[in-house]
Amino acid sequence: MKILTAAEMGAADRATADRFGVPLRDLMERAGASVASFVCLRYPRALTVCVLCGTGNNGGDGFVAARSLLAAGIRVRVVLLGEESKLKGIAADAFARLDRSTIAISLVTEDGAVAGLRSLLDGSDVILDAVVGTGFKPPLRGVAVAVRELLTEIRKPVMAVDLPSGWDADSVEPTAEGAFRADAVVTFTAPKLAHLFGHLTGSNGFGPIVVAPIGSPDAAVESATGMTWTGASKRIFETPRVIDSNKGMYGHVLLVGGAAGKAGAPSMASLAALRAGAGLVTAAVPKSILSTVALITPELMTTPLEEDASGAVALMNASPERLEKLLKKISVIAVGPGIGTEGEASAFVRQLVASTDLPLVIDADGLNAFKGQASLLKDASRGGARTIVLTPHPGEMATLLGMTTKEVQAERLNLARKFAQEHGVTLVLKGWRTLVAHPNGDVAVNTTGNPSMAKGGSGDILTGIVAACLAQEKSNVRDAVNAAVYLHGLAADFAAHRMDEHTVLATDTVAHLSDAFRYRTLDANGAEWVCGLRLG
Ligand SMILES: NC(=O)C1=CN([C@@H]2O[C@H](COP(=O)(O)OP(=O)(O)OC[C@H]3O[C@@H](n4cnc5c(N)ncnc54)[C@H](O)[C@@H]3O)[C@@H](O)[C@H]2O)[C@@H](O)CC1
Ligand SMILES: [K+]
Repeated sequence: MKILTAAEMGAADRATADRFGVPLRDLMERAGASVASFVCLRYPRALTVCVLCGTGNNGGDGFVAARSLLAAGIRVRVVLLGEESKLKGIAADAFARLDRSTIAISLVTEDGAVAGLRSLLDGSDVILDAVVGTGFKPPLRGVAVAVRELLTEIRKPVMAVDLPSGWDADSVEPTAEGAFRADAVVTFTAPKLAHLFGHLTGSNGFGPIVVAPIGSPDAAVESATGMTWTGASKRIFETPRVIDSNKGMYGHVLLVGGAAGKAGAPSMASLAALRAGAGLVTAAVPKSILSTVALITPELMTTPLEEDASGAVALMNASPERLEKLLKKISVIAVGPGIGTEGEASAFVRQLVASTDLPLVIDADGLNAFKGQASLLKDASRGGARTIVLTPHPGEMATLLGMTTKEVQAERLNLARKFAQEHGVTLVLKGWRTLVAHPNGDVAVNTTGNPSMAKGGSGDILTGIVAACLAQEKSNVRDAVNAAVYLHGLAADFAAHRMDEHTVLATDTVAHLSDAFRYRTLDANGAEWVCGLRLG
């Protein structure tokens, strides 16, 4: 699924009309109808809906939604914010088609009249925000501002048509000054940048954002930015496994990590790799912690590594003879969890990365081993010909780049893209809206995950899931990594839903991976839930 800018969305609408012969009026009809369908799905007990409409085409969608809601047996009130004379084209036509004998219409053209809307809004079960959408550039002006303020005092669900009014569709910021509040959003054809980057819905940001198809063919939708959504990749894990499956078909993950006293990280990563579907998982860890790591689950195989004097993985483990033995029949290596930077650990990591052609996932102190030496990763990836996936959090990314974490955060999208392209790697930059930057410059934005994941072990779990997904989908690195990131956050969303977000452990996320694999993003109306947990 492509993510569009506002200009690309306008171009897609025009191409749909000009090249594919679907009139804009039909698109508006389907947009309004899909909003009404979503209201009925999400708020099945709603008896009265108030539709706040602007004078542009976003308002036009609101008029159509009002008509569709009425047809579904719902009492509808329409409020036009602005002069009727400003309505043009298909929006004016949609307004003219409202039957005033069945739909009460209020016109609000000055701030003084806004207070009078309070009782109308209070008396509605759902409020639709169709004031402005993708055609809008901040700031909001006029009565819309007063209505936005009034809505902060009204305790009724607000559903945004296309975009909460006041957001710039092209924003990649998590918050926006001066936008309408929203509990849910229905957008059309494709998400715009703000839908995936913004904290658009609800006080905790977990309300649904759904994308409804309204008849634009894929060929009319073009994105120059190469931005996509991780959730679309999850489909690769939705087809049942072949009936005569054997474990060899799903790969063998070698998890390399740990140090004396650091058994937890490699244990958790190994557990996650097993749970995420790898056929076999072996943990290669310093021998003094081997029996502890093995206890995480009996399905895990283990192999001992020699330790140096500090208890870290010794460099001698990367000798050609030892590596040949260690890597026999392995399909994916994940290196880093718990490995530390003491003693010979970092030298071992660098030697391992340089000495094999196997797909690699590098995390945590595995990444720190390349501090100031990121060019070694470029050599190892051979321009993207070999699969190397890095999973830094912003602090590890900062170390790799020799920058501060703040500098990384301020430019995360561009930095991730540039690093992946220049080094020929797949870069998973973690955080609010984790980014998966691919070697060709495409970037997938992740929309799952929640603050319960801000706890030790989360990163180790992700490493295991990424390795397992790669082991199962060796020839489809892009989808495998996108899907892994999406599934990890989704499992945490299920965990946080069933538990209190404070109490969720990283291993609870592993326990909810089944829910994540079984989850489907399409709802009964055919709308794609790009954000929000669709339950039931
Ligand atoms: N273009 C199309 O073919 C389709 C458009 N659709 C709808 O049309 C919307 C885009 O329509 P438009 O391009 O007409 O733009 P919008 O309706 O998003 O915005 C209205 C215009 O008026 C201005 N405006 C209005 N009130 C304002 C206020 N209070 N303060 C500041 N500016 C204000 C905005 O800047 C913008 O130029 C989409 O969000 C979507 O809802 C859908 O009907 C599907 C088809
Ligand atoms: K809107």
